Amino acid sequence: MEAVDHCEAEKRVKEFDETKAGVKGIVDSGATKIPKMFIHPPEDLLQTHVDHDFRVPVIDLKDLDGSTERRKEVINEISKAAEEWGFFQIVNHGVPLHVMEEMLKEGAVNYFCNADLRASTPAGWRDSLSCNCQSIEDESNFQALPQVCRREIVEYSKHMTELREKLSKLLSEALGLSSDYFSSLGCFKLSTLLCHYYPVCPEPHLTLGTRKHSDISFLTLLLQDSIGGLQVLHQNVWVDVPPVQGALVVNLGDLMQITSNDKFKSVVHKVLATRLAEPRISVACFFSSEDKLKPYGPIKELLSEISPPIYRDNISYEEYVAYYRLKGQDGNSALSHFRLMN
Ligand SMILES: O=C(O)CCC(=O)C(=O)O
Ligand SMILES: [Fe+2]
Repeated sequence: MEAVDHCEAEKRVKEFDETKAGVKGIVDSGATKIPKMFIHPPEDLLQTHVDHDFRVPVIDLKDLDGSTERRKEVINEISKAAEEWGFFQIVNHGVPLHVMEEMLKEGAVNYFCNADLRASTPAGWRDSLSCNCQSIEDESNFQALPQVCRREIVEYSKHMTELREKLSKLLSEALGLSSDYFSSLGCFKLSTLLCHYYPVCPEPHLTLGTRKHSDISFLTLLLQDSIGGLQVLHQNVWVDVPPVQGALVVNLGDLMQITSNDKFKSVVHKVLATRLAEPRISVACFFSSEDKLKPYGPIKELLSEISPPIYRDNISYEEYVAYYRLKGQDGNSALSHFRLMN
C-alpha cells in the first residue's frame, strides 16, 4: 500500500515539476486549496513556542576600521552573537541599498524550481532559483542566467564577494585567530545564490515556506524583503527574524560549527508560508569550500586539553552533503553523525 502511495506521490511531484509554473502557477490558477504534496505534518506546523521577547542581534558595521577599539567592539559583538545565536543581522555592511532592492525586485519574475520537491517529503510553499556565483564571473556562463535578472544577479554577487572578505576576517578574529585564517582555509570560496519566491498561500496553516533545517555552508548571507516569516530556533523557542531595512541576515552553517569546534552555532530555522497579501522574496548566498574533497575538522588552534576536538578532522563538503541528503531534512541536525565518540 505504502509503495503504491509513494508511486502516486512521485507521479504528482513529476507532473507538478513538468508544468514549470511552480507554486506561483498554482496560486495564479486561483487555487483555494493546496495540493497534498505541500501539506506538512501537524508537529511541524504547531506554533506554540514563539517567543516575542528575544531579539535577534543587529550588529552595526559602521566605522569598523575607524579605530582598533571600534573593531574590537564589533568583533566582540559578532563573537557573542555567533556563540549564542548563530544568527544575526548586520547593517552598514557596504552593500548599497539599491543593489539589494533591485535584486529583490527583479527576482520576482523568474523562479521555476522547488529545491525540496521529492515524493517522500512535503514540499515548501515556494519556488526557488539557484546559481553559482563563480561561474557567472565568466561572461559565457553569464548568458545562462535569465535575462530579466542577469544584471541584478551579477551586481549583487559582486557585492557578496566583497562582503565575504570582510566577514571572513571578522569571523576569524572573533575566534581569536589571525584575520586571514578562514580565507587561507578556503572556507568561503564558493558562493551559491538561492533566490526564493514565496507566493501567498491560501492555506498557510497547512504548509511551510521552508521547513526547519540548518544550513550546510560555512556561512550564509540572507537578504529578505519586508514581508517576514523567517524564524530561528533559539533556546528551544521560535524567534522571528524581523525584516530590517538595509540589513542582511548572517547565519552560520554546520561546517562553521564543525571548524569552530561547537563554539559558533549552526541553528535551525524555517520560513512560514506567506499569509499576507503579497508574496515574500528572499535571496540566500551560501559560502562554502570550492574544493569539495578538502578535509575539514575543528581548527587546531582552538583545541586544548580542556577543549578537545568534538568532530573528526577529515570531513569533506562532499561527504557532509551526501549524509545530509541521505538523512533527509527531518529537522534534526546532521552534525551528530560526525561527532567523535568520547
Ligand atoms: O527564505 C529565507 O528567509 C530563508 C531561506 C533558507 O533558510 C535557505 O535557503 O537556507
Ligand atoms: Fe537556511
